[in-house]
Amino acid sequence: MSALHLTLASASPRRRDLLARLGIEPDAIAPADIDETPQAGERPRDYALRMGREKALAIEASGYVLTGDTVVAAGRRILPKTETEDEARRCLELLSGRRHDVLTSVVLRAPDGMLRERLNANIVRFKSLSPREIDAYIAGGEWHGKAGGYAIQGMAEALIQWMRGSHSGVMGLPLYETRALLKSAGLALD
Ligand SMILES: Cc1cn([C@H]2C[C@H](O)[C@@H](COP(=O)(O)OP(=O)(O)OP(=O)(O)O)O2)c(=O)[nH]c1=O
Repeated sequence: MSALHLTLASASPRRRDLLARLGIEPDAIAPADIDETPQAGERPRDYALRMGREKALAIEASGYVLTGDTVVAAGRRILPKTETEDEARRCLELLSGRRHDVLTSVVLRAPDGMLRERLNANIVRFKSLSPREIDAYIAGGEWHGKAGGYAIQGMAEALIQWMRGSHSGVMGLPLYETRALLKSAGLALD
């Protein structure tokens, strides 16, 4: 892969670690700085794909560029990457005892500029969360900057009754779809 030169357009250490599970070490890591405001009425899956595309196009790099975007949605409502305790609490109260969607796009920009994309769709169901459970989770701080106010790779998984999809997808880089995308571009992954 290194002869092909791959840039991971992401600030997320999780995406780097998940990519390593495919045996891929990017040649460069370049976080994409884009406006992440959803458009009025934008569907969550369209938003996840648009964000992935915009990240892929935002950075200057020769070679291949790989990136993705993770969106947590309750119905058509896109939840924020929570920056305050109040915001995280509101998200957890909303997610408590019901299922929600976690949509992760993966986008590959080829050296000729062509974009390939995949969408990984997951359904996650939290148990009914008691006020004490929400307080404890908020106190742990893992919600900070996370879409929907939680991170499955931490304590939150103990509050998740079930999920359908892939753990790597909810974390930010679905291994199945990423491998398929890289293979469809003719990149060898053995
Ligand atoms: C639902 C969920 C979200 N998240 C987080 C990761 C991100 O902070 C956020 C999704 O935002 P993203 O924009 O997809 O990723 P990012 O901001 O970490 O990095 P970059 O844009 O540079 O690639 O949600 C988890 O870590 N685990 C989870 O289980």
